Amino acid sequence: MTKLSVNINKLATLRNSRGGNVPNLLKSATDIESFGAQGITVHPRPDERHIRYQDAHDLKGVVTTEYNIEGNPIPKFMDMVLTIKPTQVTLVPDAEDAITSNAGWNTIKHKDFLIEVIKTFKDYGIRTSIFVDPDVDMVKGAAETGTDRIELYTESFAKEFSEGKKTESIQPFIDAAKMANKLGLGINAGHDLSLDNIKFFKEHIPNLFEVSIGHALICESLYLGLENVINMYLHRLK
Ligand SMILES: CC(=O)[C@@H](O)[C@H](O)COP(=O)(O)O
Ligand SMILES: NCC(=O)COP(=O)(O)O
Repeated sequence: MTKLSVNINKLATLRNSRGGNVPNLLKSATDIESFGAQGITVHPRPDERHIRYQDAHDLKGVVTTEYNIEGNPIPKFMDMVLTIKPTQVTLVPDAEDAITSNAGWNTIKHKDFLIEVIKTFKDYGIRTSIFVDPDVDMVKGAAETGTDRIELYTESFAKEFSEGKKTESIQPFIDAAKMANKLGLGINAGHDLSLDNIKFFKEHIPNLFEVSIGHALICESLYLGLENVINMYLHRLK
């Protein structure tokens, strides 16, 4: 079975747009867990445009499933994660001004830095994962850092899949996953996974431990919930 960790960044975006506390992130996380999700993911960014550092702290008190915090291990981020001690930290090499994550680590170039960061988190008992492109050499490099897992960056898969290039879309991920399995790395995946592509991805990736899904899942939830909510308003307006 592959675990579903729901990324709630988008709920924070919606909350921040009005300045209040609707939707309430803590309640949403609890509800998402009660609906069956096996994890909650957040990806606080330095400008705190969606998840704030304080949210990440507060969520620790309510998340009862797997708590995964993603981000670039700059000192402020590392201090936060070491204080919170989530189940898992996922290291993502974001530029400060990136709209969203747009690349995996170069695990060869940044090997020494990653070894040090991974050791620090593991000494605190936090499981580690490194965000990587579906590239066999990057997977090999990740294994040399001592990380527990990798997270395969699935944007290229999602894009090609949506263009109908199914075989091309999945092949690099199969190769990367086979290498990860051979080297004893756990495999997570995320970015632009959706109801359209998740089944195909899951069926082709051996030993997929966990997927984290946010953007599409929240958009799909809005859309699939619209009919229900409109009818509830109409009912109250009779
Ligand atoms: C690592 C990854 O792919 C996700 O965490 C994604 O970057 C979500 O971040 P945003 O919600 O800021 O787009
Ligand atoms: N790690 C990926 C993630 O948390 C969610 O990415 P997305 O579904 O918002 O693209």
